[in-house]
Amino acid sequence: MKFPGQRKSKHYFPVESRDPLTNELNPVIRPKHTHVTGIDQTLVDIEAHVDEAFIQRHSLIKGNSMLIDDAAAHALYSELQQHDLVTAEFAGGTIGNTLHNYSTLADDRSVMFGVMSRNLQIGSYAYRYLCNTSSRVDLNHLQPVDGSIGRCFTLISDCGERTFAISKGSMDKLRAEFIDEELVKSGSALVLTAYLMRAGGDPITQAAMKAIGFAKEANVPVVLTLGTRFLIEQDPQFWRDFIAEHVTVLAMNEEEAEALTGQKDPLLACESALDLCDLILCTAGASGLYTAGWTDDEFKRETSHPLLPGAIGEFNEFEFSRPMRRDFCSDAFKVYSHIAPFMGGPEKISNTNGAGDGALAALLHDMSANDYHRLNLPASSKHRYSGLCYSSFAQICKYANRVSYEVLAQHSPRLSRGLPDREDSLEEAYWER
Ligand SMILES: Nc1ncnc2c1ncn2[C@@H]1O[C@H](COP(=O)(O)OP(=O)(O)O)[C@@H](O)[C@H]1O
Ligand SMILES: Nc1nc2c(ncn2[C@@H]2O[C@H](COP(=O)(O)O)[C@@H](O)[C@H]2O)c(=O)[nH]1
Repeated sequence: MKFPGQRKSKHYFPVESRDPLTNELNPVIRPKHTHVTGIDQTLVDIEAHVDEAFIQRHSLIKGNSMLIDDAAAHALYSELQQHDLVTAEFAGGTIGNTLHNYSTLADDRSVMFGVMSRNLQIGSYAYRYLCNTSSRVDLNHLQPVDGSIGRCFTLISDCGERTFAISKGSMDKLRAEFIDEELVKSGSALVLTAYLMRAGGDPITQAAMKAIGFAKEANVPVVLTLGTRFLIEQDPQFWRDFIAEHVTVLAMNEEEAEALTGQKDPLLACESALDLCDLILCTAGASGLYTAGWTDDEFKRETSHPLLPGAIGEFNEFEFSRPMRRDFCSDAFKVYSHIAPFMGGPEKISNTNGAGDGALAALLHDMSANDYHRLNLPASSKHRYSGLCYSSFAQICKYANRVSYEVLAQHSPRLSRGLPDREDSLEEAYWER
């Protein structure tokens, strides 16, 4: 397990080669490991740059992720091929991306539940999916299916906005018996997407509910990412009830936050959604991102950053606190933090595909790092109280923001490598602030 983000001091984690002077006092030689689990619709992203007329011609809605039938997929793909518009094809799926990025950042194990074509042809989409997934993502529990995996036509407009058209294939055929109870229960988190709930009677929805049941039995945090505002605004009350009943950590962008709560201001949306769950990551495009959650009055820590104005005045006052589950606090109160994009964002953003998934991978890393530390150093003062994360709200903002920048700079939703160990720009100071 790598350390989540960067700090200026050493010896954060229990590692094999430690200070010889203290080794006798702390004879932990082999660290115990943690993992996270996730469920996804196995998808490849087929990326193409198109104009508005293309989006309209194929009855799509800009910015949305829509399911299309075989005839529509055929017409769309034929037009892309005819005009040679496909620019890239890579493994996708919002949870697949998140698990891949988690494993790349943490240099540690994640387990993905989903489907995979039983008979693989070299060069096929299924083959590409496997080739483009980190070897740290454990794919041994995938369910074999006779059909193909899904295709996600990722259509990039001139403004960089992405529109998804999904041709399902067999991506929703995952059955509940392929969810490994022991793996879910021993994980540091179970991560899911709202897209799993729109399978129209296919079994992946039931598989997800089964996994949620296992996670809740073992007190494993359930992490939900909302996917697209169009899905949430169809029935916001369903989603509010779903989150209140099942979800520990909620990830969303500011549009999804508005669809869920009716609040346009991300801070007010977070304040409202905190009544449903324990911790929130809310990305806000060019405005950066927010974390919001609960902490116990006894363990709160004041920020040394300037206090920020906003819809909630001086909202970042206690951003140096660590997030806790609301039920574990005896005197719980809400904490918020915000950060502007790292270095103002990359010079040129050709598309924002996967920036939110990248931020969520960083948060998951911080959560599993906390478990890892607790497993290996249970007597550490860090575990005097039960935190949901290793770091403070403010540090998580920094790390998530830094990872989003890397995804944007790479033009691909999946990181090809972890963050640099040393920042070679002026912004090394970023981690010190
Ligand atoms: N135009 C932009 N300029 C600078 N940073 C950006 C821009 N768009 C996104 N980001 C960064 O990427 C993060 C996630 O982006 P966002 O578009 O909100 O996610 P999503 O893909 O879930 O909609 C933001 O919090 C920010 O750090
Ligand atoms: N599992 C699903 N993933 C989907 C679906 N529609 C799109 N996507 C994936 O989202 C990422 C990008 O996410 P972003 O919101 O952070 O930009 C992309 O790689 C797509 O594959 C879906 O219906 N199900």
